[in-house]
Amino acid sequence: MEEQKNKNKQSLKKILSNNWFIIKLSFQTAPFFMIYMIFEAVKQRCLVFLEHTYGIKFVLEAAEYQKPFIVVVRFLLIVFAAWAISFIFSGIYQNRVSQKGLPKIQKRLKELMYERVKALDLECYDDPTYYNEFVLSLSEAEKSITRTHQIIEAFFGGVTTLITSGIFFLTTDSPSVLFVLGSFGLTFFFAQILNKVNYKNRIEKNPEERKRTYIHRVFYLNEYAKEIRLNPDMSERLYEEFDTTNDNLYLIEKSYAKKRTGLQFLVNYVTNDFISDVIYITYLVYRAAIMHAISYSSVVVLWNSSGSLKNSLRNISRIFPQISENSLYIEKIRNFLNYETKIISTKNLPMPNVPKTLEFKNVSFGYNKEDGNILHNVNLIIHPNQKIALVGYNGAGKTTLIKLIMRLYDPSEGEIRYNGINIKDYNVKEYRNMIGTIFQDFKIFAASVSDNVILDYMEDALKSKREKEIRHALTFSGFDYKLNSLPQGLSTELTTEFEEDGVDLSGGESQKLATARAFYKDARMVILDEPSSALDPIAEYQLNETMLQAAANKTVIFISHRLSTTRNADRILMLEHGQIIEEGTHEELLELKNKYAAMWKAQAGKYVDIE
Ligand SMILES: Nc1ncnc2c1ncn2[C@@H]1O[C@H](COP(=O)(O)OP(=O)(O)OP(=O)(O)O)[C@@H](O)[C@H]1O
Repeated sequence: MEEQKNKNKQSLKKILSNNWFIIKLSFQTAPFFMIYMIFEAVKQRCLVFLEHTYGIKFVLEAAEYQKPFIVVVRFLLIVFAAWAISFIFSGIYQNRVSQKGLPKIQKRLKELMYERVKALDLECYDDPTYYNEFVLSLSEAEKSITRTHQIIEAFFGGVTTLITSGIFFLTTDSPSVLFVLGSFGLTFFFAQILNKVNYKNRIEKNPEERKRTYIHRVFYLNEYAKEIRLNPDMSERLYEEFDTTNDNLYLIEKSYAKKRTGLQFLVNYVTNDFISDVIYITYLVYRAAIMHAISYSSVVVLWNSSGSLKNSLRNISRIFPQISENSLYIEKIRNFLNYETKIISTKNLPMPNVPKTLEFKNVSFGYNKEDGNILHNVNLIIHPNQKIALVGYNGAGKTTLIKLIMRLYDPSEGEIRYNGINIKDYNVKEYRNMIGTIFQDFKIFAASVSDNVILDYMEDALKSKREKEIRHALTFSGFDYKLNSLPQGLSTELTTEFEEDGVDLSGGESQKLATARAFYKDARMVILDEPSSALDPIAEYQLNETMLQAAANKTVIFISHRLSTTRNADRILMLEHGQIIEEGTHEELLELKNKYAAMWKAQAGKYVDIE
């Protein structure tokens, strides 16, 4: 907690610079909206002063000095006209300016953040602390903008009232200012403490709320629906988890209850209503009735305008805690935006024009220090156009190895070399572009069939020019049969996220579609992580045949648990506990009569049993 407290301590410079970040972004993105917003705040407060303070004084004095009634009527008509014009401006602001301006700023910040998300190293997703902050900063982005704008409005509105009412107070009864200032100082002090408590409470609740959101998602998301129905014990466990989460949230709230109530009492009553209402009215009546220092008209006007002055001071007093709290969230957004990608190119070398050898030189790798290394001292040479199969039991490190080839992570020790050069020295984008990868957990996007193959933004005209290549890729991956049955062919929208009549593909169909991406991308190296796990045996056989044909001039690395699909590979690498324990052709490995042979026997036995 102490650590959290220190983390929450920010210098004034930091607070201002964080808030300034959003203010600057807002002015740069929608300057007219921002200026209009300030104009609205100032205009509103001027009119309130005109009616509620100056107006009452005018009417009371007119009665006191027996001015003609028409003078009062004329004044009221002017006030009415001013409000009418003001409403026209407010209407324009609300219906035209604000509706365009605010979303524009929100969109700009989200765009900046999405750009960063793309550059985020995968290890950030593995680190729960970073992931927590990352989720919080994304969810806080829009709220931070709204909060900053509310603060700007409160500031300009407050200052306007302060100037207008302040002058009025000083010229009518200057000691009155002390009451208002006393209330201001105390409210400022306690409100700051209250805001810190509220922030701490939110941070503490964050992990529990994340759990609750996860459970909520599991119960409504399509992708969990089958599992939940088929595994009632799992839903029971989730119910229990849900109960515990709710209990924990209740306990957190409870632990803050006394402190919060006490502070709210101080902020909302003692420092405000009690001082400025109870004590101040007694003072005014004393000044008028006993000391005859001010008239009863002044008592009424001062009393009335003390309300608006008190409110503006209260709002101003809340600005500092508000910008401090806002700064804590903006700080997370800025940290996230300033995240320095670790997977970068050291020398930015261009890729060679022709396929070259890929080599692992004493490569070790671990996702984190606690779990230790997953890959241990791997040495491996893959020659151009070789077909390499990676096999091994679950958790052996096969996917991890291909993530290193893709440069999604860098080795903890050793080097991966392409053409004898450390892959870190190549331009990252160009290097990754050389490889077409389909992971086990590929995703089908809510987009058309062709967009799902291209995976790039492309004008419709260019897309139709590429139609032949797209169809080719889909034929190679065995999706052509399904494509022919789709009413709108390549333009068919997939998933029902955006289109009500979007098509949901089966697991095998999705896998074929995803595999087409690798065929479409003119990649020099194709990496397939279990490309046939969801396919039926005939589709699997066809995919293997076509893959070998289509990728004759490419290096192919594929992971498969079905050894029947890997037997034609030029080389099979068997991994166990992060090490290559056997290596050779299918026949050579059978000869060895070791782990691969045992695995093959076990699988072949199954086929025989089935037959
Ligand atoms: N992001 C991650 N953070 C921490 N550990 C991870 C991460 N991804 C994988 N691991 C761990 O690394 C080990 C190797 O995982 P990997 O996915 O490489 O195995 P695999 O051989 O591909 O397994 P499978 O055949 O089940 O797909 C496993 O113990 C896994 O729990």
